[in-house]
Amino acid sequence: MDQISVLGAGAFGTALAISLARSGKTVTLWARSEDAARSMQSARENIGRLPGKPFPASLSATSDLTQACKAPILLLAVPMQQLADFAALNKSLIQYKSLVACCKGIDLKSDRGPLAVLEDLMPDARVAILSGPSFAVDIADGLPTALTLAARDKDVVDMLQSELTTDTIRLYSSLDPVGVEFGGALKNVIAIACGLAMGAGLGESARAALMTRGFSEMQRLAARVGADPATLSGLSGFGDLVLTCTSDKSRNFSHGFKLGTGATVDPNVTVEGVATAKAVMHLARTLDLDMPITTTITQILDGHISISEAVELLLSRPLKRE
Ligand SMILES: NC(=O)C1=CN([C@@H]2O[C@H](COP(=O)(O)OP(=O)(O)OC[C@H]3O[C@@H](n4cnc5c(N)ncnc54)[C@H](O)[C@@H]3O)[C@@H](O)[C@H]2O)C=CC1
Ligand SMILES: O=C(CO)COP(=O)(O)O
Repeated sequence: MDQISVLGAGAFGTALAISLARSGKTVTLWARSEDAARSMQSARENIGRLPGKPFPASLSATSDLTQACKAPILLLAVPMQQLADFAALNKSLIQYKSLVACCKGIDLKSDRGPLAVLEDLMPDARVAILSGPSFAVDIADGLPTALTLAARDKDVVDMLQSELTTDTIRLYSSLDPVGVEFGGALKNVIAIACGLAMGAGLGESARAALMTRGFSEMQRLAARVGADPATLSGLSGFGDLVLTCTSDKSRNFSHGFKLGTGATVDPNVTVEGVATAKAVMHLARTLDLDMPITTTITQILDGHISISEAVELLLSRPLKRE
């Protein structure tokens, strides 16, 4: 199977398409905008989302979804809150394909992760999730990257692992898609928290505390929704938490950082952790789980409390065992 299509021509979809094409696959990158597809085809780069990263010859861009969906493997790289509508709208084109969700987050309408959203809509589809520490620019630059690919079905994950591994992306397989999707989603909330702390000048010790106690929240919630807690210690969990909480290349970290300094944020930037924090709050309430960092971040993002009030709240919690 040498043909793969990537649906969604943002930074991540474009980077994956470049890496796969560079490794010998014939790749179609689908953009919903005709102008964007035409511009990518003629400029041989995605000037809007990933400038300066040239397309290999075997990568073509199109806005024709029917044509893109002829490939047997489809990577879905639209943002999390768009995934359910996108999949429902285009179900007839995608339902009999191997689908790989590439987004990170929890759907606000259903409190479900990307793989579960696809499974709900298409119970018979072969679905997988790709997640882990990787910035689109690093992938496009051909820097070495390790990611986790997860599905419930061993045959599906084995086939996709071999089809999607590239010269620079090393894929580990997992049969715990719930752990992988929750690891990738929850780390973004903690990255916003770390950005806020660093922007507000709370210091690196505070960031380390937020990462560690945030990781504990991630593990608790993931376990309650059926994940193997060990999965959270892997690339799509601990690995991505480290990357996203410590790099200003991360949009989630930068979003928090800007809020921490009092700067304004650009509403057009994809910051998955904002909606995911709200979805996590619904889940935590439903499951009666204590998630103090996520709760506090949601209150700050909603403008209900200031950062100094948040610090006071977190430090005055009853003392407990680690
Ligand atoms: N940028 C990165 O370094 C990484 C991103 N991701 C994940 O990939 C997902 C996508 O992120 P990016 O590509 O970075 O975002 P982006 O903001 O660069 O691009 C999003 C793209 O999705 C398109 N889009 C939005 N709604 C759509 C719809 N209904 N139908 C079709 N296309 C639609 C937009 O036109 C845009 O091209 C996110 O969940 C993110 O967490 C994962 C790993 C790395
Ligand atoms: O998921 C990512 C890195 O693994 C990208 O992080 P941001 O969405 O915060 O930029």
